[in-house]
Amino acid sequence: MSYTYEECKATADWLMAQTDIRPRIGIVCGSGLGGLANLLKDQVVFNYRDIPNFPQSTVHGHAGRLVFGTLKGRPCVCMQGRFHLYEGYPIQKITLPIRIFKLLGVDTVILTNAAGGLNQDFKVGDIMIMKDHINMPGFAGNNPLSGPNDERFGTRFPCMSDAYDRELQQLAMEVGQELGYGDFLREGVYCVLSGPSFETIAECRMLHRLGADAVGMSTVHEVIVARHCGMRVFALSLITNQAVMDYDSEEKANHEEVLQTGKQRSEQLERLVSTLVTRIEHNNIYA
Ligand SMILES: O=P(O)(O)O[C@H]1O[C@H](CO)[C@@H](O)[C@H]1O
Ligand SMILES: Nc1nc2[nH]cnc2c(=O)[nH]1
Repeated sequence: MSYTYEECKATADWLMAQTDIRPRIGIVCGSGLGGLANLLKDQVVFNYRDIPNFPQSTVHGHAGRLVFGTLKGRPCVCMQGRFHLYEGYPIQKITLPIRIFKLLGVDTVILTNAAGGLNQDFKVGDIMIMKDHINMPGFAGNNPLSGPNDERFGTRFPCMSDAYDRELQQLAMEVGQELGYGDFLREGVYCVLSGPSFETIAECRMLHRLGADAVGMSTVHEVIVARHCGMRVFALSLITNQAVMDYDSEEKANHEEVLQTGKQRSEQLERLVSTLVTRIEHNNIYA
């Protein structure tokens, strides 16, 4: 099921009728990383269940609230909870909020996620700046842009070689160094799978050989839709667990560990994002 431009606009107009905040930055919080939304001042909060056309959050660690407010003076909108393919939603429904962001006036999207580390140099607690992605469900025909294309959102065949804004990656690296995060700040390639089962050992080995540094079940669909409609994208993965690559290992991936690592690193991740938001303003990267 696909949403028409008019349906997306109706949801955006409904939201804009209830708040004067006109966000230029849209933030999506990953598993256990919803604390970012609490940094917003002068909040106007909507439960997803009250927003026309919105799906509901079903995953522990995703609160299901859309929070408008200001972050260091910048008007922002923040998804405290995202949607995943494994929740059973059509891929176009998962990414609906990104188009709503666009129609609200957002031009820069910042996404966070929890991910398993495939790169053997990565440690649990590392923050990885996403420089690229591998869209595994897309290889099997599951792309959020499948179906009729509405040119009011974007072109039929959008380019993805520039999906992740290089200036923002550079800026985030600088901000991270200044904050003293150099020891746990990385960059790399994120691979999305549909989940909800975690990977087998053979799958982790394969993904690593294919060039992925981290694996998760989100973000990429949102990035594709954001780029399709011309928004700038910056994304971070928190490495919440090491992917199991060795048959002698006793490690077992589990969602509790994912949420636990999120708690341990949330303060630094929040500071990195909020400082980045301030620098976007200072550097006047905005059009
Ligand atoms: O990508 P986010 O939403 O951070 O969540 C990640 O954490 C969950 C698994 O623990 C999966 O949903 C995976 O995608
Ligand atoms: N697919 C996947 N998603 C995750 N989210 C957090 N950790 C993981 C992981 O190891 N694999």
